[in-house]
Amino acid sequence: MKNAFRIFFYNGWKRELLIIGIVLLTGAVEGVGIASLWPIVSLISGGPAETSHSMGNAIVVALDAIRLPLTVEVLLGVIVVVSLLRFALTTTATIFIGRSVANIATELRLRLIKAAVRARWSYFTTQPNARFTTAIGADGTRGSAAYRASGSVIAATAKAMVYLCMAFWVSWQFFLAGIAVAVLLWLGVSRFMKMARTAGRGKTKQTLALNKSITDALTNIKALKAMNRHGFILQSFRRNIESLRQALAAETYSESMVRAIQEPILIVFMMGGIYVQHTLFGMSMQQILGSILVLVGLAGTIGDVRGAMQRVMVDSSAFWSMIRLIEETEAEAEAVHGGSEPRFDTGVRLDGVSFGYGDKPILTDVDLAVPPHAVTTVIGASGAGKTTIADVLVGLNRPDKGKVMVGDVELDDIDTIAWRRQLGYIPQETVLFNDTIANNVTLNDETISRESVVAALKAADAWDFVSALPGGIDYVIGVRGSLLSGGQRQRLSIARALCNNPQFLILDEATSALDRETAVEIAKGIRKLIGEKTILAITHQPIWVDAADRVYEIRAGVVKPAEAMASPKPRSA
Ligand SMILES: Nc1ncnc2c1ncn2[C@@H]1O[C@H](COP(=O)(O)OP(=O)(O)OP(=O)(O)O)[C@@H](O)[C@H]1O
Repeated sequence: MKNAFRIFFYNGWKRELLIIGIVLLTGAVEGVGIASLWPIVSLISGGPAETSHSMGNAIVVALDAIRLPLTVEVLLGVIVVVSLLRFALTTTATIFIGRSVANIATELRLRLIKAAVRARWSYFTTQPNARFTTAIGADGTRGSAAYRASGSVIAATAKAMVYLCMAFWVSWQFFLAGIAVAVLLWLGVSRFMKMARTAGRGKTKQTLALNKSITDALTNIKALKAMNRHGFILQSFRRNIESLRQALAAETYSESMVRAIQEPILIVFMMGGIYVQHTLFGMSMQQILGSILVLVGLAGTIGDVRGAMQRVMVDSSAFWSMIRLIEETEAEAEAVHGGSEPRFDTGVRLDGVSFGYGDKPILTDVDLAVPPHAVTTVIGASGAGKTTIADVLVGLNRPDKGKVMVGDVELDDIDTIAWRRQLGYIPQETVLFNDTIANNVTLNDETISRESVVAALKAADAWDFVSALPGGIDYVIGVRGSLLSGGQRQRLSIARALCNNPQFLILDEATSALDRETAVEIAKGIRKLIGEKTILAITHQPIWVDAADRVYEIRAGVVKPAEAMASPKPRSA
């Protein structure tokens, strides 16, 4: 119950309280309908409208006060009006609940997407993508189902309270009988409730595990197929799917049992109630009928509470899993510093920068200057820390010690958004979308014209192959660009970095997948841009040493001008 409250009021309380108010009113209106039955039964059996029953008499008094005649027709009319009113109230509550359910699903998804966009980059290096896709997809849908079920739990509980009040109005013995029905129904299904909760948790865990495996497998499908290793993956899928099957079976079983168990309990109580009222208390059939109606209504609403509670048990783990991920991702928000505009007049520098991943030092006291309008190249062995230098310059990693200077201003004092808008960054791994060439180059930035796309493709030496494709820049390049060659993908990545006319261009092994001639052409093309741009190339390739105005080498975390290192200059290819 506490869980249902926490979920229902998670996003606010105003609309939620209104819904509960409407449900309480619906219960009261239902009570008027039930109370009207007493005088009707009395009139039909030839007696007066006034009954020995206080609930029935309340209707008689109310009708008298508004000067309506106490006839069967009027009383039947009251019941019709009451059910219309009940219909109107139920519809209103349903509309409110529907809107709240849609709102919560949308708000949580948007909150997660916003948090993910704002999170610092290093957070994603430890997070499987499937955590986000599962949260946005399955958990979002199940979370909103949990919210809806929580609303039903609270609404049905409120209605059960109204019925208990009615039971008390009938008699205190009857009230106690009502409580006994509630307790029995509660206890009768508690085992299945626990089963529902375990099944729900299993479903949440296994859905995520399955999504993780399938995402990883599909990302690596080429290598898996080429070496015939997909058999192992199938095995692990089978285990996940079997666990998911067991969770789903337990969920369905518990759901059916929660429903089924109500009926025998209710029948036993109704029959027992009729017997006790008739034989021990000598109540008339009219009184017995009225009491039974209240009891049936009470048992029905308690059944509704348990049914909805069962759904909360099944789906709440998905709701809380999504909330946990949102809060965790929000806590990882990237610190956005400063408001100064970046200026490149005196280039970009690392001043005494040290950086490590955890306890592992990567850069030690690094001084490195990237002068304006020149090509600076950083070379070094694999794993030496070249990409780490680029990540520190971009601000994806913050130095543990020392400063990143953009012109004369520290990077921490510069508007991060403005800084990154000035960057053209070609990462080592080309990441392309299953979309058109144009959208891959512009990254869906509609302010970039088609002419600029073509110009960027030409500068990246990609226009020849793009113009030969069906549809040209509107050609869809397949999943992760799989319809293109590795070198073609790399050239699109270069065009992407060039198309928004960046001031500072960072190339991280940008031409590693290209043949020497093409790479040389691109290096020459990029050198032509130095009149307007500052360029940093990180590479194993000697062509970038040849194209550079300044070369640094990194070794064991220490960065020095290449000629100062006691190693031979890399041989030109
Ligand atoms: N996110 C990370 N968390 C922990 N360690 C990392 C992370 N990224 C890189 N490393 C480690 O930091 C070291 C430097 O990595 P970096 O990518 O900067 O090397 P690199 O010189 O660019 O190598 P390569 O030429 O092979 O691309 C490596 O030992 C790598 O294992």
